[in-house]
Amino acid sequence: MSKSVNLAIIGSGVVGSAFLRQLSQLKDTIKYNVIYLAVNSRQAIIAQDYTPIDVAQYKSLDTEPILTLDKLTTFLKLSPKPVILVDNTSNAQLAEYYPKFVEAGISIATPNKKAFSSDISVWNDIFAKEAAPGGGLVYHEATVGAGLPIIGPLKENVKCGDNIYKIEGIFSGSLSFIFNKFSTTVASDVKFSDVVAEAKQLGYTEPDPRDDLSGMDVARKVTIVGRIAGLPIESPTSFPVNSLIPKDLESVATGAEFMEKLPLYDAEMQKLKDEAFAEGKVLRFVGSVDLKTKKASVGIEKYSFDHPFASLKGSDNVISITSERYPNPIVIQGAGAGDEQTAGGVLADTLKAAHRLAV
Ligand SMILES: NC(=O)C1=CN([C@@H]2O[C@H](COP(=O)(O)OP(=O)(O)OC[C@H]3O[C@@H](n4cnc5c(N)ncnc54)[C@H](OP(=O)(O)O)[C@@H]3O)[C@@H](O)[C@H]2O)C=CC1
Ligand SMILES: N[C@@H](CC=O)C(=O)O
Ligand code: NA
Repeated sequence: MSKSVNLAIIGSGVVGSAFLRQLSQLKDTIKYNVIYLAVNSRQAIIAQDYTPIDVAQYKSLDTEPILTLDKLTTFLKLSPKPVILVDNTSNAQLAEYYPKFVEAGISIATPNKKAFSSDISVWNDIFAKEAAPGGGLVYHEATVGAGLPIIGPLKENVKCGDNIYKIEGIFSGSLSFIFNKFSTTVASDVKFSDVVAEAKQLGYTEPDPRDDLSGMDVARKVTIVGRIAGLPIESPTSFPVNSLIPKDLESVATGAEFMEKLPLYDAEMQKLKDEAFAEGKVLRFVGSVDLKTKKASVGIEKYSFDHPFASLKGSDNVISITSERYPNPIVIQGAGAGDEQTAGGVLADTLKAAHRLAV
């Protein structure tokens, strides 16, 4: 009989639905049995007696109210097989609960940045619980650069004794897409609010696009890579972050209201773009962490037309890692957002955990 693991999957939005489709088509030597699937923040499909859910048919299966996190932990702890919890949400409460899951022996695979980029005490707690006897495994490749291989190789380099000096680049898929279309080497009157709406429609933004435009999503990624590289960054608000959100829109109640009002600020963004263009430059949104000066920053910068960032395409991220072993930096480039790419990264993490756990 083949080895197997049990999966608890939370969320079936942009990334979650692509993950479920990829999982249902997966061919592997291990069997992946889904025993809990929260289709949204209210409803879940819960396996009776741990009999696997037919993931390919999940849209037509009966749902019931989601379990509280305490009840979910108990349900997963009693599972007859090792459990991997796949969190495909951006929910903060769920993320804060990771240390308890991991302590209970439940492994995690997730693109949710919240747990890894909140207060450093949460980060320390998660990895202390992972290292303790009986702790679950923790994989979060898609929290930086979506499916691009950044977290895994960076962790391995650090473990194997390399000293990281600097990590910098374009960390946001949505802001890359937005600025690659909005600010180019050719004069244009493309509206900022239109490209933001397009990025949202393509599934590149966070559930609330203000998380991207505020610079907070990039700050979270910079926090994560900085911590892996050895700088104990306190939180994503502990260093300078240059927000793109107009002052008057900072306090609007919902993401939808924000999107409605954003066109009012198109003229302001057009002015910024025109000023850069007059200098022979484009606007790009970048993040960096310098391990030598122990400084991190996030914000909008101008780059001359012949700089590689000026010819970026689509939602590409470019992340450059300079270290003792790589004085000429390692450069990783490719789509930094997108349903299939991100889901592929989370599925690859699920497989890595499963191949260590399956019985
Ligand atoms: N989109 C992308 O390209 C990338 C996304 N990511 C990350 O992937 C994660 C998911 O993003 P995305 O799929 O775009 O987001 P979506 O908003 O499309 O999907 C989120 C899903 O999670 C559900 N959900 C939220 N809270 C809970 C909860 N407490 N319990 C159960 N379900 C819940 C939502 O349900 P409801 O509708 O009820 O709220 C929804 O189904 C985020 O953390 C994001 O940062 C990372 C890299 C790239
Ligand atoms: N909203 C994020 C999605 C991936 O993390 C981005 O734009 O990069
Ligand atoms: Na990644």
